Amino acid sequence: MEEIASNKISGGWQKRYQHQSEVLGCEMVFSVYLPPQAEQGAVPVLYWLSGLTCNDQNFVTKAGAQRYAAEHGVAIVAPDTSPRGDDVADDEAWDFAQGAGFYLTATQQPWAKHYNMYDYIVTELPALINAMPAIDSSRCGIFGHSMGGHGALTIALKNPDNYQSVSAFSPICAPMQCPWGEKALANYLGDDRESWSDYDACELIAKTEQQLPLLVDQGSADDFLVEQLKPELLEAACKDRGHPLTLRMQPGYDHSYYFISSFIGDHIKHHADALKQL
Ligand SMILES: N[C@@H](CCC(=O)N[C@@H](CS)C(=O)NCC(=O)O)C(=O)O
Repeated sequence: MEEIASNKISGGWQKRYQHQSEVLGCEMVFSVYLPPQAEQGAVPVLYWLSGLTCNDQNFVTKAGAQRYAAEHGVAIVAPDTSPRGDDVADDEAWDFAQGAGFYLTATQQPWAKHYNMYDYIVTELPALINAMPAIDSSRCGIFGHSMGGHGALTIALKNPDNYQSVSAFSPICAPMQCPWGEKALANYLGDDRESWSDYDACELIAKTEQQLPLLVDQGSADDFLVEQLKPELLEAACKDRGHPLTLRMQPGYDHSYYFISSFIGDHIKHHADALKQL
């Protein structure tokens, strides 16, 4: 793993690394913010999963998260959203393939060779991060936006022992019931819809035993709200199971990082408060 950038911000360091990923079979780049407290001892770590078309830089440059991470003394890891490179299968569409890995393990060709973002986020990347002396691997949260909100919710629901806090901005709440999700799941996993349910937050809520409280923010003026995101389905699934959910509809906000930067401080506090108690 090679450090390719390091910039001081809010008293800490915004770093960027490049490495050869075993599970993705390609070279990957990710970013890590280390708050000033990391110089004194190990700090909790949050994983941020971005949405369609993003790499690690959208969050790092637009969310304004560093000042809140510095305030609360948490590190934030921002990975890319798919495997990358000329050898990796791709598609012309902006909502599928490179930039749109959907945080799953593809089973269908040609995608199965490289598209294994689930294992990258849950296993390979944490192994690299936890080897850093600045990181307290026992205190870990996960959050994300849109496709990354779907990733954060599904990964946390499936791995409650690995993540002690979770939140999402404008998540794709029910990928089995929206065009972005149906396209990705059919291509990556094939026609058997039963296999899709392992990557659908609403389906997972119905099965999970441990009830990690969910914080979700959603802009009311988000162009993708009605057709793609469907927070009402997550609300219904949580209500059915008595799963704790704080769903905040934020009037006038759209799908962009202007929205995320407006509430990122609340999310980082939500995670820091949960992780401090451990
Ligand atoms: N036209 C947009 C549509 C996709 C979109 O809104 N992507 C969201 C995630 S689903 C995003 O974070 N885009 C990158 C950015 O705003 O920096 C784009 O190409 O970025």
